[in-house]
Parts: sequence; structure tokens; C-alpha cells
Amino acid sequence: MKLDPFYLIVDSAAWIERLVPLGLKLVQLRIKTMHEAGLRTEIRKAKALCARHRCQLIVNDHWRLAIEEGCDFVHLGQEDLQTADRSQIRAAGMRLGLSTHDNIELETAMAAEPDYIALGPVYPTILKKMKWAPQGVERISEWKRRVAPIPLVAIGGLNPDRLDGVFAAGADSAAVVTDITLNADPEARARKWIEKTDQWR
Ligand SMILES: Cc1ncc(COP(=O)(O)OP(=O)(O)O)c(N)n1
Ligand SMILES: Cc1nc(C(=O)O)sc1CCOP(=O)(O)O
Ligand SMILES: [Mg+2]
Repeated sequence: MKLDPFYLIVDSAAWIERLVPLGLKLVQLRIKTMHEAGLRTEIRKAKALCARHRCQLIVNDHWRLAIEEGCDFVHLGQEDLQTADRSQIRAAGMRLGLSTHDNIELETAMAAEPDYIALGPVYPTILKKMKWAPQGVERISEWKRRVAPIPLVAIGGLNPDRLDGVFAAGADSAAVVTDITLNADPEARARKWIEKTDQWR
């Protein structure tokens, strides 16, 4: 499976409506706190928008709702994985991306036969508090050797200036939140990411 090299992560369908029409091909809907009805509405809107623009939607965490809404890709962390029913996810024909931050998590993730592995935080992130120190790009090369041919997603503190190093080290896709959503001009920044990642597309 080939992932687009530019993997945007946002917390609303409104962001998807704003940025996906620019030409994005891979987006994650990551909503951490919302009641179920609201989540369902957001997932439904995100799915329709992504279908219209031929963009792959990945739903973070909420795998049950993703199945019910007919989505085809979820992202889970290690804690999510402990409570998720993988057989239900697979029976629904859904693909699965998994987070990893250390060796034990990588072993656990590989045993779940995911469709991609994410490694983070590559650089310090301001989005959320993390218990792991930044991994550095060398760790990407180590992970690549261990996960190939499963695609590898790099995440955490990424920006266009850091992408040469991330892809040279072996990442297949670069996931990003704040470099775009906190930028003064998110559309211009997303265009910059699209142009920069074109060489790996
Ligand atoms: C592409 C990608 N990589 C890692 C994560 C983090 O997932 P998780 O560890 O479950 O943490 P939350 O995002 O749920 O807070 C991700 N969402 N996407
Ligand atoms: C959601 C998330 N997961 C991470 C991990 O390491 O698993 S790092 C991260 C935040 C990424 O945001 P930004 O691009 O703003 O640093
Ligand atoms: Mg999670």
C-alpha cells in the first residue's frame, strides 16, 4: 500500500473542508473530546468531503463509529489497541494504522499486522504532552529496517524544512498538525507541504 507523503491531521470536518480541496490526499480526523452524536456528524461530514476530493480519510481512535459510518481506515494508539476489537475492524474491511514510540510498542504493533506504523515524536511537539523524548531521524532508519515493507509514518514537530531528513531516513509519509493549523496562513502552508512532498509522491 502506498501512502501519500503528506499526511495532515486535523480536529474537525471544517478543517477538512478548508484544506482538502487544495489537493490533499491523506487526512486524519483526530477529535479527542466530543459526545457521540457530534463525533458521528463530524465523521460523516469528513467522509463525504474526502470522497468528493478523492482523499483518503483516516479516523483516529473511534473505530466503532468509523465502522458504523462506513469508513475504511482507522488509526489507533497502543492504549486504543488494548480495548479495540481487531477482528471486528478487519471483518469490516478496515485498514489499520498504529502508533509506536519504543521497542515494545513496535513489537506489539507488528503482531497486529497493521497497514502502516507511525513513529513519534520525531521532533518535540507542542500538540500534546508526551512521555517519550524526541526520537530523532536516526530512529526512523532503524524503524524502517524493522517494519518494511509496511509503510512508515513519521510524526511530531515536522515542518517543510525537516522533511528532507525525514524522507532520506526512510519515512514513507510525514504527519503534521500544528505547523499547518497554527500557521497564520494555513492554506499557504498546506500548499507549501504539497509542493515540498511532490518529490516523494
Ligand atoms: C499518524 C499518527 N501517529 C500517531 C498518532 C498518535 O496516536 P495515539 O498514540 O493513539 O494518540 P492520540 O492521537 O489518540 O492522542 C496519531 N494520531 N496519528
Ligand atoms: C498526535 C501525535 N502523536 C504523536 C506521537 O508521537 O505518537 S506526536 C503527535 C502530535 C503531532 O503534532 P505536531 O505535528 O503539531 O507536532
Ligand atoms: Mg489514540
